[in-house]
Amino acid sequence: MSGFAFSGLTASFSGKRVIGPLSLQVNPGEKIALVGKSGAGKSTLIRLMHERVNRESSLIPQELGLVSALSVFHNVYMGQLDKHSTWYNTITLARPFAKDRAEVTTLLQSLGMTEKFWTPTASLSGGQRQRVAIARALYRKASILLADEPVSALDGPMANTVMTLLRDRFSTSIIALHDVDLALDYCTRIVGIQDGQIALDEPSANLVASDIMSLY
Ligand SMILES: Nc1ncnc2c1ncn2[C@@H]1O[C@H](COP(=O)(O)OP(=O)(O)OP(=O)(O)O)[C@@H](O)[C@H]1O
Repeated sequence: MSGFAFSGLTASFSGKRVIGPLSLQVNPGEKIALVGKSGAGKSTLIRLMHERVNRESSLIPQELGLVSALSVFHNVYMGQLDKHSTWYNTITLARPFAKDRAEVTTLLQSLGMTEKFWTPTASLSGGQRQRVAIARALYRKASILLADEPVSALDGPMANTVMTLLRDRFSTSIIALHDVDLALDYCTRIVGIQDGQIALDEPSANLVASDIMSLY
C-alpha cells in the first residue's frame, strides 16, 4: 500500500479539540507538505496518521526517539528491529552482521555521518542526531514516510541533500515543514493546517510562497 485515506481524525487535550474532525485522501506517489503556524496541529496529525498506518510507514518524529546510550549504527538498525527475529536482534546488539554494517555505512555516507558509526547518540550534535533519525527511517524502507520537521536542525546544503533523499526513497510522503521554500521545491501538494483543520489543499505547482504565508 502506498496511498491511503484518513477519515474522522480527531484529537483533544484536556477536553479541548485540537484536531478535526479531519479527512485526507493521500494518493500513491504524492509528496505532501503539512504547513501551518506553530501549534496549528501538524505534529498531532502526523501522530494520528502514524497510529493508523504504523508498520507500513517510516516515521521521523520531531523528538527523534533515539536511544542515547546506543551507537549510531544500533539506532539506525532499530528501523528494522521488527523485521528480524529476537535471536538476530540480540546477536546484532553485541556483534552486528557484516551485511547490516555495510548497508548502514552506505546510508551514513549519503548523510555525511560515517565517522560517527560507533558513537553513542548522546555525544552527537542536534543536527547529527536528526540525521541518525533520518537514516533510521531510510533503513526501514517503508513505502510511506511520515516526518515531522525532519530538517529543522540541518544547514541549507544538508537540508537539501536530505529532502532529495527522502523524495527519491519514499514513493509517498507526508512531511510537516516550516520552511515554505522547501515545501514548494520538494513536495507535490501543500496541505495547510489552521486550528486543527485543513485550510489549504493545493498542488504545489499552483502556489507561490506568499499564498502559504497567509496561514501564518
Ligand atoms: N501533550 C499535549 N498536551 C496538551 N496539549 C497538547 C499536547 N500536544 C499538543 N498539544 C496542543 O495541541 C495543539 C497542536 O499541537 P501540535 O504540536 O500538533 O502543533 P504543531 O503544528 O505541530 O506545532 P509546531 O509547529 O510548534 O510543532 C497545540 O495547541 C498544543 O498546545
